Amino acid sequence: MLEALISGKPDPILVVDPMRDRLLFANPAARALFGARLDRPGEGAMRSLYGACIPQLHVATEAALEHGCHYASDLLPDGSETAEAIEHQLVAIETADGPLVMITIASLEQRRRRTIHQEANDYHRQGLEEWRRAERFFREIERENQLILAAAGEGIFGVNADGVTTFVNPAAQKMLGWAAEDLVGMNMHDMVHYKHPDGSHYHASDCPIYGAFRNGTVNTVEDECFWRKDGTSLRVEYTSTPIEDNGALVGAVIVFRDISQRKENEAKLREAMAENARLRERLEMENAYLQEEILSQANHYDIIGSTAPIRRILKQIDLVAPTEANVLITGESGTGKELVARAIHQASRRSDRPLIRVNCAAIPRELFESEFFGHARGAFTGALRDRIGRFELADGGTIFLDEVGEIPLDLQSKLLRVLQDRRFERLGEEATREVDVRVIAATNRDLEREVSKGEFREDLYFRLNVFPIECVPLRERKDDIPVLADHFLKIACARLNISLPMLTRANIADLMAYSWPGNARELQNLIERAAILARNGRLQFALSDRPPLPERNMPTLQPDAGHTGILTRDQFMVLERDNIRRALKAAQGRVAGKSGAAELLGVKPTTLYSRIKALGL
Ligand SMILES: Nc1ncnc2c1ncn2[C@@H]1O[C@H](COP(=O)(O)OP(=O)(O)OP(=O)(O)O)[C@@H](O)[C@H]1O
Repeated sequence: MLEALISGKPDPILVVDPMRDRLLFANPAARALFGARLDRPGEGAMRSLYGACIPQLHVATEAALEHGCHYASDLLPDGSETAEAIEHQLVAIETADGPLVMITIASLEQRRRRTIHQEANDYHRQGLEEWRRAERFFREIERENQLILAAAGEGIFGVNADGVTTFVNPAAQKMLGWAAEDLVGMNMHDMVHYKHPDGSHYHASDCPIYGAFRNGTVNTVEDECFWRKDGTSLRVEYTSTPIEDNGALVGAVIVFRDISQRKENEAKLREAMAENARLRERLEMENAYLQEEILSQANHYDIIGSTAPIRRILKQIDLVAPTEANVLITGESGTGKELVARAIHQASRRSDRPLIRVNCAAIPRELFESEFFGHARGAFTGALRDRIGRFELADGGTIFLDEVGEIPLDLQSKLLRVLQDRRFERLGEEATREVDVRVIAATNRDLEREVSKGEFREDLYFRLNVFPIECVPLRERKDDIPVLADHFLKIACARLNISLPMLTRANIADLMAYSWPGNARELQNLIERAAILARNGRLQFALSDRPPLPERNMPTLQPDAGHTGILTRDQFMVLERDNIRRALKAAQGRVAGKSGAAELLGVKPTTLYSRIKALGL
């Protein structure tokens, strides 16, 4: 086994039995060194090989046996031809038959060369390993770069200094519909950037992408288009950055992004903002208009008119509204009683709470109590659930009892109680409830007379009539007719969305000549009808078939006692119209000629014609 181990070694090796001075084995290298001298094995063999330096051999052997290993450089085999420095290594080997010594003869020069060779080998091997590691490292970086480029949402192009595509990432391929193999090797501008958005030719010489490697500048463009494979365009923003290599411009990298959606959203946003601005402007205008309206109406609570009765009513509203006093408004139907009630509520501290109107004339007798105070479920047949009454509903606000004279006598006492104690019970319920309600009542009846006839409770009448307001009929304040007519006309046209017809002097004269038994409501209805029927912006009132103006309301030249005797311009026109009408009637419609209307009136026919025209007859 030892033999096998040493035979392949390059250095000469001898195995000797030092006790017996016998050479036991020599490897081929030793044979080459010692030649035929080895053919004399047996005792004294070492003496024949190292006769000249036996003492040194003994010392070295002793040292090896003592320490296990020893190096000797003073041994030289007999007849050794080599002048090279050699070294002997002696290693003690313990065997069952006693110790052996293995002597390795090494040429120091050869060993040195071998070591250098070995080191060079090692170095080479290590270098190779390093190189492989570096290669692996760069391959990894390359792979990661590829992953990053593939994952990037932006499109990325690489072009060389000729503008030829050298690289294109998947996002760019997807956005443009081209495969990498279609684009790589092709001129990028010619493939995807050859036209402006309007379809005109885009010269490569103007291309900012190429500018990057022509001038070495980073070019960013916010809105251009790239063209897809299918010929459609894509709005893009891009940056073209030059690539330098050792100071030379070798190409550019282009990063682009699809901004079609963003531009669309921006356009929508702009549109929405414009719409918003339009709406805001409109609202501001409406608001300004409303403010104007409010301001112009503020002093008279939507109550139109400037005659003394109207001015008195406005003053009364101003006086009573801030108080908690109950108010009784009297006046014919349509004179504006409800309008006054609403004005009082609006001007009161209760205005942020509701105004609850109860039309007492419209409630069936048997339902009065339930309507006013509410009922509990099962209180009467048909009372399937609890119901809140008008008084509870008006809690904190105002209740407007319209046509209060219609309340049945037996219920008047209950009404009186709630006015006195602010307490009531729901129909069919024991529990007493409390309310805080201001009462405004209205009637077109003469309540005082009803009281005297015993048909209205006196105590209730006094409770309601704390502050009386009287709405005067329209025929007694005719000067309000023109403004009222104008007001109603504007309201009707705005509500019906029709153009505003002209209210002529003749129209006004017609309106003034009428007695208005239905008061402002009748005027409002008539104006609305006429506005609908107006032709070519002209209003016509069919008042001729109406009851004639009572004599007492006709403006006369002989005024009643107390009258100033002065006619207003409108009154005068009414008279003139009436006079001309009568003359025409007497002349059977003829203006000129003998016994014509002009002659009857004592004016020239031409004058009469112009008056007829001016008065709209
Ligand atoms: N002075 C006025 N200014 C503006 N509008 C008025 C005026 N007077 C009455 N009106 C209008 O005439 C219509 C009738 O008025 P309102 O309902 O207030 O009368 P009323 O006396 O309560 O009638 P009724 O007794 O029949 O209930 C309403 O549309 C009201 O706005």
